Amino acid sequence: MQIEATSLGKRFHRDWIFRGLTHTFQPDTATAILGPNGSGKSTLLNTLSGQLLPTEGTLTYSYQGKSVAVEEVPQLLAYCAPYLELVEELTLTELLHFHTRFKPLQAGLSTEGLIERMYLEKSRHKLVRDFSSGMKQRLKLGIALYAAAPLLLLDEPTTNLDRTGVEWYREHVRATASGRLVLISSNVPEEYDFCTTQLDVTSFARSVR
Ligand SMILES: Nc1ncnc2c1ncn2[C@@H]1O[C@H](COP(=O)(O)OP(=O)(O)OP(=O)(O)O)[C@@H](O)[C@H]1O
Repeated sequence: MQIEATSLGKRFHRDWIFRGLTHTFQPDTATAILGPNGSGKSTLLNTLSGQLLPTEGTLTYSYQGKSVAVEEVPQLLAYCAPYLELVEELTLTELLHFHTRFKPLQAGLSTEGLIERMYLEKSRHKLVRDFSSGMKQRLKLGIALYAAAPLLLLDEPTTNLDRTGVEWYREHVRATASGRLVLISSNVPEEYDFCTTQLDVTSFARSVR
């Protein structure tokens, strides 16, 4: 998957969050989107993925040499973010069966295999609402990292993870990044230190109205 942004700008009300961003996100690369709290990292991630409309500029998408319409991007992306919610009324097994009906896992990986990779075997039949916050985060990451999706978006991926969880993330993000376009919004180097490119959202900030 490739995303080409040209003179991209996003404004909320009178405030430009970023402006004049021209950058090509190449296939099979990982980019860290950096900046302090409130600088616009999540806004940029959501704009690049077509979930927010840019105020100005253009975005073009392509996958395997063919152009992709913005409406088709959701089928090609996997997303993990603190503001995305899980269906908490389901057990882990039920949730994975439900979720993978519209967002399949990578070829050869079963829902049971994913449960093992997430080390959540003992919680197979537990309601997701009874998971700890770290278990929920590991689940959100697992279904994004192991989705059959060429675009992987991770917003603050180690939120709520303890040291073991962070090491788990680091191992599995590296294992699943190859061949995809990976974008990580972060302030924590251990979340993105494997990324080949860094983009500081504040370098595209504009206070002009
Ligand atoms: N829907 C919205 N309407 C108005 N303003 C918004 C909206 N979404 C975000 N903002 C504003 O845009 C700015 C950037 O927010 P954003 O969440 O993108 O920052 P961030 O860098 O991801 O922050 P953090 O590191 O705290 O998660 C903030 O000032 C925020 O209040």
